[in-house]
Amino acid sequence: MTANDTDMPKLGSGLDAAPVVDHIMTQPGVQKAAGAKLTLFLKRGFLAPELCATIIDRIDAVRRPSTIADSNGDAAYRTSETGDLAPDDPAVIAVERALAAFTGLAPEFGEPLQGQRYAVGQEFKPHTDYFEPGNADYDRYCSVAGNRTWTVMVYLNQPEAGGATRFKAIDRIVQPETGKLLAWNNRRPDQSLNPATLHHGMKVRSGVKYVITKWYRERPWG
Ligand SMILES: O=C(O)CCC(=O)C(=O)O
Ligand SMILES: [Fe+2]
Repeated sequence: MTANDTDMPKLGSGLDAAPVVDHIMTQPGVQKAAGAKLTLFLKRGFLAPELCATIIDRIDAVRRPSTIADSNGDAAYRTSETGDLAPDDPAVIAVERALAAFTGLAPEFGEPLQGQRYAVGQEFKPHTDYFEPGNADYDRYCSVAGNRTWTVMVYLNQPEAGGATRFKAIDRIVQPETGKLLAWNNRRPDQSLNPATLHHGMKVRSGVKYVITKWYRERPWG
């Protein structure tokens, strides 16, 4: 069994967001954040704690300092560690299947699943997940698969303090909680890039924070 099984809903890249929004709204226990500027969904308890713990072990096995694509020269911008997760790992396949079933997005449009680990004092300063057209590296990151469409993130644990994700445009601060999912459209309904998706992975104040992130593209990845 793989994440590409034919029993999955296939709503493509999510650039056409309306069917994805409709599909996510049918998921039990999903919440839509208030505010028209940004389409953001939350679901508590999306992943079971046991699966979260397994993925944390996998991240710890491969983690390295995070990099940043549109670098602005501020070395403190993203201070976490990143781990690329092996696509053939059964635990990773289980997560991929759950994400595909939840969003309806076609797995081939997704980048490989990534894990992040933040120790005390580490953060990912306010940023958007899409690439800025016109930046020096835009072609390098976007010429094949296009820009990002949707972001799906899951908190794998709950640090003792700090580590919330802040969406300033809608005045919303999401607290990390084991297994809680966040999914948002990086585009407006007309498909233009949405600056209101600006978000800040705030500093961990006590404990450690782990998340996984899945980014989707306009065209198939790889
Ligand atoms: O860790 C967070 O709260 C945010 C992570 C994030 O924004 C990202 O990895 O793009
Ligand atoms: Fe982000």
